[in-house]
Amino acid sequence: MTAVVASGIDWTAGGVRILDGVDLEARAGEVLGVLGPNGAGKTSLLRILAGLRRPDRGTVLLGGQPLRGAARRTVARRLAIVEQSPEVHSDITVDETVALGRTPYRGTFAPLGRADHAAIDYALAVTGMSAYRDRSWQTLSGGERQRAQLARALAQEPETIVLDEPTNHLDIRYQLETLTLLRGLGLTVVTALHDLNLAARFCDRLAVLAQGRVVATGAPAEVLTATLIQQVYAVDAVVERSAHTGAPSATYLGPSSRSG
Ligand SMILES: Nc1ncnc2c1ncn2[C@@H]1O[C@H](COP(=O)(O)OP(=O)(O)OP(=O)(O)O)[C@@H](O)[C@H]1O
Repeated sequence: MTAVVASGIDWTAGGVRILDGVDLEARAGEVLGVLGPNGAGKTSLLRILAGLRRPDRGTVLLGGQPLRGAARRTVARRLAIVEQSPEVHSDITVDETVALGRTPYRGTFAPLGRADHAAIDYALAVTGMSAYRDRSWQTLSGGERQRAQLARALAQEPETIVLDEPTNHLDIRYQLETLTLLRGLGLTVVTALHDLNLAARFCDRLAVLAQGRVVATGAPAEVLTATLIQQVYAVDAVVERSAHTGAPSATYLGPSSRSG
């Protein structure tokens, strides 16, 4: 079964067409990387996939059901999003932040139940955040905030998780741990990534956005080519298959003289 299918998505903001006829498909259980330069429309698309923004045209199906018209709570039990700079009330603790992930399962004033505590403990443990549970959000580093947000999303026990640059602010060890964790969850993962080599290594398939359009989709070895990097990023690169990981790996030579 296909988990998330976006078809013919248009979105305009400030009189500018930001997304233009975008088709995107994430199959159940796969990790789909969404790549593209700054301003290509990745965040806009992810917010539409998560139902946080309505497209002007086009549809999003989640497990075959249209997102439009679905109850927020129903969607939140199936899909969680980790945004780049989420607004968090600065007085709350990590524990309370992660507990927000349980909102779709609870009555408004109901106390946390056994299943809630188990989900929160699990989410804190797998993200390496158990030792931070009593810390105030305000005192966290950028990387710790990123991991706490991932824990909040995992506590939501979704089938699909949508992430906007989840490795932002993370040191290389946590980048590798986070992507390894995402791969191992068995969930459908749609993630924006800037690091092409990490994307090629950890994603089953890649979709590349440029100026609001999908310009390439496929397996990393099909998508990550020197020609694509030149055309989309205006950067000269050499792409080789890594002898160590087997994934395509780009070495950037410099900004291209033929600007894109
Ligand atoms: N509400 C808005 N009003 C006007 N323009 C917007 C709005 N939201 C996004 N944009 C513009 O749409 C374009 C795409 O933005 P978006 O954040 O989706 O790109 P992105 O690919 O995620 O970029 P980045 O890699 O820099 O995070 C940008 O030019 C941005 O300025």
